[in-house]
Amino acid sequence: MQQQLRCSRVASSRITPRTRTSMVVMASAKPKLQLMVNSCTGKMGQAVAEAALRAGVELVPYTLCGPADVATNATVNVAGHALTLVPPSTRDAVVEELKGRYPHLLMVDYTLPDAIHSMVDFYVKHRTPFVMGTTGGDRAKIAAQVEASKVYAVIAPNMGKQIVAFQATMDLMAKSFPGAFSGYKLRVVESHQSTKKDTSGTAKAVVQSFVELGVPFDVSQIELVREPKAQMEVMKVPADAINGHAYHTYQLVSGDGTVMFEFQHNVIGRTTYAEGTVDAALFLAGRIDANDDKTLYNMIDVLRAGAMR
Ligand SMILES: NC(=O)C1=CN([C@@H]2O[C@H](COP(=O)(O)OP(=O)(O)OC[C@H]3O[C@@H](n4cnc5c(N)ncnc54)[C@H](OP(=O)(O)O)[C@@H]3O)[C@@H](O)[C@H]2O)C=CC1
Ligand SMILES: O=C(O)C1=N[C@H](C(=O)O)C[C@H](O)C1
Repeated sequence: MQQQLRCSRVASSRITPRTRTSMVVMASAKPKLQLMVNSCTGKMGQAVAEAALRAGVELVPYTLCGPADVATNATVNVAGHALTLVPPSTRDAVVEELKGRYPHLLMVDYTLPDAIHSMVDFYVKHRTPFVMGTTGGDRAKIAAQVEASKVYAVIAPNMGKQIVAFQATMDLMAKSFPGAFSGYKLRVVESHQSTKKDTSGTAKAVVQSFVELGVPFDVSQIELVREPKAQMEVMKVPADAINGHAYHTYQLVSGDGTVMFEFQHNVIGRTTYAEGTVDAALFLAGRIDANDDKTLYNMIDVLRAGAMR
């Protein structure tokens, strides 16, 4: 929004045919979007709903939740907005009704690795476009299922703009110089809040590039740090970030031990992922408006489209 305002100010002070065109593009670029953020009782759901409100996106006042007992009309509060909790037992009927009330409905999913396949089945069954940041599951199977369904979706294990750029860079290096690191040994260490049960989906995705660069490595070799003591003492995570952080280190050492590369991305909190998720939702709504033939995207597509703030 700030970017749009700034853009139109510049355009009005120096209008050339070129800037006039960009003004038109910007003006018509606001996609139709009614965003339903699921799992708002969870950490990412809550952060994304807050980021959507900050961005001026219309937030649908419902959120899917887990199977625990939920009183009828129970709500969760997001920045003063009450969202009605929808448990699995009623979600089919509720979503069909919401599709009628919100013609530009798009959902965000940050549930849990255990639930990911049932959530994908749900979005495909109801044909609701979705942005999925949830990790885990059989990623290839999910991609094939969503692609075949032609339901619009952005699916990615990391939505932080600069981390997505790092992933894209590693992928580019692997495609440009396959085998460039053959003979090197890889060590991957990731630290997250102790409630995170699975191995980082980001680390798993980045490892794929290192494998293409010639380093044999299985994702089961990724080292997980979940103990607060080790997080503070070894990983140097600040004490107030123990309940919300994502520290990743990828270290490559040459066979003779004389050369070492280290890549690191350390995130405190969840704002970067939440902001990126809103970018992904706006991007996807734009693709739907354009009736794009391509329906399945990842965050590298969103970044390449220049759609991340
Ligand atoms: N792509 C990215 O950039 C990022 C991805 N993540 C990933 O997001 C996921 C969630 O992380 P986080 O928010 O920390 O987890 P939380 O444990 O805080 O939240 C999980 C949420 O999932 C809900 N849930 C569980 N089962 C179901 C179900 N069957 N149907 C609907 N909702 C369900 C829970 O609802 P209830 O309270 O009712 O049980 C809860 O709201 C993880 O996979 C994590 O790795 C995290 C950060 C960034
Ligand atoms: O659960 C988290 O917190 C995160 N999950 C994602 C992952 O598994 O890679 C992204 C980030 O690391 C935070």
